[in-house]
Amino acid sequence: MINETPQVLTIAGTDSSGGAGISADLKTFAAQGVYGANVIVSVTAQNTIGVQQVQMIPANMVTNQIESVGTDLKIRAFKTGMLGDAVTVQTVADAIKKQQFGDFILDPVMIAKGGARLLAEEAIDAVKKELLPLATLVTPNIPEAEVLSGRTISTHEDVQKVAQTIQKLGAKNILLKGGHAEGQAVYDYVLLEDGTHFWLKSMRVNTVRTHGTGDTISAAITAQLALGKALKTAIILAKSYVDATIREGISVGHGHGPLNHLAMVKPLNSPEVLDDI
Ligand SMILES: Nc1ncnc2c1ncn2[C@@H]1O[C@H](COP(=O)(O)OP(=O)(O)OP(=O)(O)O)[C@@H](O)[C@H]1O
Ligand SMILES: Cc1ncc(COP(=O)(O)O)c(N)n1
Repeated sequence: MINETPQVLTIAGTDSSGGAGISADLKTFAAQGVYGANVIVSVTAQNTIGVQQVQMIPANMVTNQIESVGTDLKIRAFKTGMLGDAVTVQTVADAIKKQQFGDFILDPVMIAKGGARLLAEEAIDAVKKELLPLATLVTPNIPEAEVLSGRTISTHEDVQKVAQTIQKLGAKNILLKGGHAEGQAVYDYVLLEDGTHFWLKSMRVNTVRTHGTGDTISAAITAQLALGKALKTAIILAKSYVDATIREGISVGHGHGPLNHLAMVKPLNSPEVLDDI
């Protein structure tokens, strides 16, 4: 008898160039040593330069994919990525409530690196009302956190206030990613359910090859939770991994190139964990 393999699920969109969305999630799951299932809610014609077309998958097909996974696999943790529109957000919320998929990591993907909209404006309320309260952890980048909270971010104090505002909307734990800020260091901020917080500080890699970083860190957290790690540990390990995937970059495409999902995590990649900055 072999022990049951840890299984996780991503519910997201595809990226034809293989760098973001479902592709990034599945590569991350494999690199982290868990088995990944995938429910596709949208297909994008996309490359490292931009998004050329988006085709949403019909709601009943999204529901059926989730039910197919749920009736057979033992999902220990799952994440959502690009959800596209309000109907899909509602469909996913209704379907996951009927399942026991374990911890839910909500990556509230809104705009692609190249500027394309990946979540309709009218779907933002549905994300806030239907998905935020279900999530174990929500992982907005700075622009997404501003949209969710209705506040702007320019200082580290703003980051903390915005995370508190998002927590008041019903999110239990928040990882506010700092990749979009400026400076030689990148600061990610974590606010936990029990009110404690910490910062993850790492040196910024001077590169445009950052396509799919958000997908990758949320997928790595999902994998680590499925492997039994506590949330704080899972976030720190995932941050070390995404840092390695950027630092040991590969050369693909002409724009925001994809990450090296086979990068090995070295002690150098560990972020500094700070109570305050
Ligand atoms: N140039 C960089 N050097 C080092 N770390 C980075 C860099 N850019 C992003 N990161 C890290 O990658 C993770 C994702 O951050 P980011 O704020 O870019 O999310 P995102 O915008 O959702 O990503 P994406 O939209 O590319 O999927 C964070 O942990 C962040 O600190
Ligand atoms: C299908 C899909 N999902 C997510 C992203 C976000 O990734 P990025 O912000 O790096 O473009 C994307 N571009 N495409």
